[in-house]
Amino acid sequence: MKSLLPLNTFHVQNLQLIVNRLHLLLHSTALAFLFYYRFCFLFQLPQNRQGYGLLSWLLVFASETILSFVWILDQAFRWRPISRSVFPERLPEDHKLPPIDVFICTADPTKEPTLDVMNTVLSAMALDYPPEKLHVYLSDDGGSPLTLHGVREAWKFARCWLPFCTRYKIKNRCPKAYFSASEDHADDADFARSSLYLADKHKIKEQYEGFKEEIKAFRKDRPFSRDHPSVIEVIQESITDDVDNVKMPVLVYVSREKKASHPHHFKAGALNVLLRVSSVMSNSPYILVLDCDMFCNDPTSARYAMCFHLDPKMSSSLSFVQFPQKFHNISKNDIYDSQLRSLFSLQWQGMDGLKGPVMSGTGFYIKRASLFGNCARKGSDLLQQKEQFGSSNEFIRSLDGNNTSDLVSDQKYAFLEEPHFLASCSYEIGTKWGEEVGFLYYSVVEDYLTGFVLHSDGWTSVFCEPSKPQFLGTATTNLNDVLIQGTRWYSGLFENGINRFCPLIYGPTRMPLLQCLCFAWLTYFPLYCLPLWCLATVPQLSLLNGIPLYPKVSDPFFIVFAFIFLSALLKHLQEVSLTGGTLHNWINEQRIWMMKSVTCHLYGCLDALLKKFGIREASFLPTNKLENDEQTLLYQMDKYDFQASNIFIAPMLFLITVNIYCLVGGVYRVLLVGDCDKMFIQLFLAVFIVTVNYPLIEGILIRKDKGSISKFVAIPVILATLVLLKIFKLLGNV
Ligand SMILES: O=c1ccn([C@@H]2O[C@H](COP(=O)(O)OP(=O)(O)O[C@H]3O[C@H](CO)[C@@H](O)[C@H](O)[C@H]3O)[C@@H](O)[C@H]2O)c(=O)[nH]1
Ligand SMILES: [Mn+2]
Repeated sequence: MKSLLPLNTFHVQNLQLIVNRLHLLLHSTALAFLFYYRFCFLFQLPQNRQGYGLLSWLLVFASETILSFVWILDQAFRWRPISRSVFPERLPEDHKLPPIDVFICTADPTKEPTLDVMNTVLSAMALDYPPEKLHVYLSDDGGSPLTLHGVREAWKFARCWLPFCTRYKIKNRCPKAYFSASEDHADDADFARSSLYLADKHKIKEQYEGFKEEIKAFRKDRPFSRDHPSVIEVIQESITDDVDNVKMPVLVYVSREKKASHPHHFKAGALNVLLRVSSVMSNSPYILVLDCDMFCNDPTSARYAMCFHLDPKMSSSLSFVQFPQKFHNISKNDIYDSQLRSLFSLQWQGMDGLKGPVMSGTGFYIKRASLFGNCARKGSDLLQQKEQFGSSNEFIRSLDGNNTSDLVSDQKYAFLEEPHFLASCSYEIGTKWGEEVGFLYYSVVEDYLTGFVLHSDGWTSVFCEPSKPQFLGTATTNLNDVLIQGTRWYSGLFENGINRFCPLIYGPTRMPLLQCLCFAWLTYFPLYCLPLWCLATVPQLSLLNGIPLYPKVSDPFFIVFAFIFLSALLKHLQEVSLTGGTLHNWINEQRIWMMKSVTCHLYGCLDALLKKFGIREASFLPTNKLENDEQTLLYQMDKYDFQASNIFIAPMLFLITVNIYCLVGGVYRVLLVGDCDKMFIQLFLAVFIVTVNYPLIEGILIRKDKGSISKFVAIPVILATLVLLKIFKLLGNV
């Protein structure tokens, strides 16, 4: 009877659906009135428009148009949100489960501490899945001896760690997280009182300390380089005193060959090498991809994912099961919205109700065959296949999925040439790797693009969000890192809106319209930089010069503007509270949205444009995963860390100065002239911006700590802004 019960179910979030659609109706009606108002004005006789600055007016209207465009795209996520449940106890017996390969990527041991990377490796090896069906591959783009040493040591430690986890059914199988959890951790409650357990725990803790020391003591590392040969090692060691006779997953270290003269395509390139190397080793039909800092926080994810992949109703079109990215270092008020709350909860649930969420780089179980797209069709001739996949016969033979070699008993691949050939940097030349095969290279957000093209080819995905996070990563928690990472993401996303994969052109014939709008939102929301820059300057400068851009308070259309403003804010508040956020989170998200929009959204868009015209090269600066105590403390105390690069701080200072100056000047003028009615919205806008960005003012004037804004930056920027404003005022009077 077991097999007749469904492995998973879903339900539409009906209440949320109604709220969303009602809001959609009201808000879009209001927007229609706004456009009506603007058009009427535009088609008025020129003499009636006198006293209104046409250019400023057009800029504000353009901003409203862009904001509305992005808003409309965003509504697709809200059309049909769903939630899913899984029943892993209904899965077939262990020996019938399909094998899984785990891919973990690391690039630079100075930014990605080896011990943490190894913790991720260990947590993946300890997944609750038959160990003989689990193969863990670590890609080391740095080609670092330290990482190789770390993997060998991790394997040794795993020989005790894995049996310990299974014996006591430990739920938290990332050693670092397990040992740092408080003593009364519920995980081991059943055993907590047993003295045997406590003794074992003590012993394993000592072994972990030893393992840590081994990594710390290693001093042979060389500086990060872009030139190194391929190194592939199947980590094995014969230890005989093994009490539990525990089976171990295979662990493979892969450092692909790199040459400065060959593009290596960052993470996508690394994943493609793993795809090839693993295909001649274990060739598992499913692959779990993890970033080096995303440890498995709960060992059940593999079985959860199989509840979808093995569901006969969905499996034929299902490409991947995406788990949300969650982070272990988020503070209560999360001042930088480091958890990307809206994305990884609401928006992915929304896409799940359509054709499935976007691939999010890490924490997804993907069907290997889907990455070879239509190219892997059986029966196509060898020559053609070599043009697609490169010249390895063994790789091409692996495509039909039958040649899994048993790695453990058969060590041949540890010494043979094929994996090295597949990991060489010239292998892909003249093939379709990165263009049609594997993870795609056209963008630094390889995850978004690969997912988009999979969806375009008719594949689907599902979003699996159990209440206990299955994976936990390290979020960026200081302003500089947040903005650098944002610049890379938004550049990568926006470039997909202006290349041949533009969702609004490439998508509509290939996927349902709503799904297409979701992808379009993801590529175009960096455009927020335009309206936010504009609305933080133009209305304020016009206020200073007494030029109205909005309806008077007594005008009925005033209500339209007020409604749109309030409805947007309240809907956001409703969503924050729906996902368990507080009033604080709401304000913080508004603030960081403004800060990001005027900095990294702008730089991201510019970067994408420069890349498009060949002026800049693509780059991928891995984010820092080192904990800096001072910075962490500031984040935990909800204090912005303004010790960020000047290119981020200067625009923010510029805008806050403009707003304060124009507000003061505007109030003075309004008092003098008495036209508050006409200028109300502009006054309000300046007040709103200054209030929301109060921490900037605090950072300049009040704070004295490490994270405050340096006077050497603040004074020149503020002075330059004041000079510009003076010039502007003089010009305005001409
Ligand atoms: O040349 C490179 C650069 C990066 N990485 C690895 O890629 C992963 C992600 O890099 P990270 O610096 O952590 O970037 P994030 O911005 O935090 O990553 C997010 O955004 C990326 C796309 O920009 C996705 O690939 C990631 O999965 C997603 O978590 C890490 O494991 C890196 O080691 C490589 O293997 N090779
Ligand atoms: Mn990361």
